[in-house]
Amino acid sequence: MTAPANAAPANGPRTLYDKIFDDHVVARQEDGTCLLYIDRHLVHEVTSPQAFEGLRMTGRTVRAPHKTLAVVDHNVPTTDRTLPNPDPESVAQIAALAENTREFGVEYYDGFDKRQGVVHVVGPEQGFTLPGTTIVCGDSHTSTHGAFGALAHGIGTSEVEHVLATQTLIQKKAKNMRVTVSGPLPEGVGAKDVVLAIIGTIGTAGGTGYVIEYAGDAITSLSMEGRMTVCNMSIEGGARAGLVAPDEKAFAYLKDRPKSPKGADWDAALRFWQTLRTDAGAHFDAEIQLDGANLPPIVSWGTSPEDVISVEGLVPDPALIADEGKRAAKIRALGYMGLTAGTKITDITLDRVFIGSCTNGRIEDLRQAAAIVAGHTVNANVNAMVVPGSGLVKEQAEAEGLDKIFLAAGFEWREPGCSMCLAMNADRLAPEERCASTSNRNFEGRQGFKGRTHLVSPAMAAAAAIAGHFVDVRHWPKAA
Ligand SMILES: CC(C)[C@H](C(=O)O)[C@@H](O)C(=O)O
Ligand code: SF4
Repeated sequence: MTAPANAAPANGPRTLYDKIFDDHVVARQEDGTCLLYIDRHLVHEVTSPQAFEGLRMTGRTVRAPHKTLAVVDHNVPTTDRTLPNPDPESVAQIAALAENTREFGVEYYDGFDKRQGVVHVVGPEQGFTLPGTTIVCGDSHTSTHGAFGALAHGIGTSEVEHVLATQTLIQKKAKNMRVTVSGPLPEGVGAKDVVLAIIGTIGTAGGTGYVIEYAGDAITSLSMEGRMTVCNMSIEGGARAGLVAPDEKAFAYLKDRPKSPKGADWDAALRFWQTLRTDAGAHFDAEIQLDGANLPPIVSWGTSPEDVISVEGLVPDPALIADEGKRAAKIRALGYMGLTAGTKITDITLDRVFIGSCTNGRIEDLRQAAAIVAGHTVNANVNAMVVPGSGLVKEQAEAEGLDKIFLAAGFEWREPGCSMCLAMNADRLAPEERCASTSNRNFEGRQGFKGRTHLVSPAMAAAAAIAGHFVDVRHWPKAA
């Protein structure tokens, strides 16, 4: 008989997830329910107001303020922030975070701090995200931090309150899944294509009940930015978290970050981090293999991140789907997207292009987009914007002259934040506007009421902005 996934640690070979989970168990009940110690808590303005209010009402404090870091991201305007914010709701939410962090002694990056940005860009950038740690945030894309070999996942607002008060979280152990992607990836194909292809393969429920470890040379050859892109979208594949074993690239990324360990602490940390890998022979409850070497650039065509197809493909015909419920859902998706089955993906024209978000708003994403854009002009029918993931990404991009490339081509160059990833601020699609977006969700209304989102890589979004329709970046600029 095999032990249940939530069993107490065995002496045999363990996965990376098993190791981090076991290391953080404070108490374990017979039914497998555990109390986990939480090393790092990231906080943003949307899911924290009630949690702080809960503390206030019960006279409790934040147990470990120095393990808590707050930043404003979802609601902030990406235009000049010295101007009045016309949205009273976001003004109130931003003011509440400022007040709560002041009252409870939590470090806070406000909209005028250059360290401000999307919470999942900020954590790693500051060295707050470290290998082997447990990291939570009241935000589903907390899985991003798994790129450093951390166990990182989103929690709800009542759990935010629980973590603030106790620095622990009630959890049951998930099952282990390994997704192995072979390489090398072709030129023009990157992390976003990999993760969209994975979700297309396993489906949005494929990872339910699992923590995914990403492996294979296509994964290890990715930069830390690329690994973050992959881990970021684990949640869109239904998984509780996603992680990659930390290696020299992860350590080099973290060296000398403001909150990384220093001196002898760094040396000790490094020795521990080097043990953070799955033991040979460790058991995975599910194994998925993907051939990265033949992967094309991927475009989503529907209203779920599993609705993906090669840029060389055609909009699929839902009439061919045997399952009635699924067929109905995909017919609805095509209707919402205003697409006809059989249309060539490269014939789909765009109104808007959004380059940014915690999926693809990092410096490497902007470099990839800028490399495509350089010397070209945004199509006259397209409104395109670049929103750096943080103030530090923006500063770095400007030091490299990337802003000049984007501005010269006709892109807007904005202040950091979640922006048009979701319609919680002034950046949004008008009804029926069609957008090539580097974000992670294409749900109905995600980027604005009746807005139509196609998920793509930064290179694909940039090329679409120039051409006015999707193009295969493997042949850029010939195909434009
Ligand atoms: C607003 C927040 C709770 C939400 C999330 O949890 O992911 C947002 O970041 C998103 O991407 O939809
Ligand atoms: S950028 Fe998008 S996905 Fe990421 S935290 Fe913000 S709203 Fe969520």
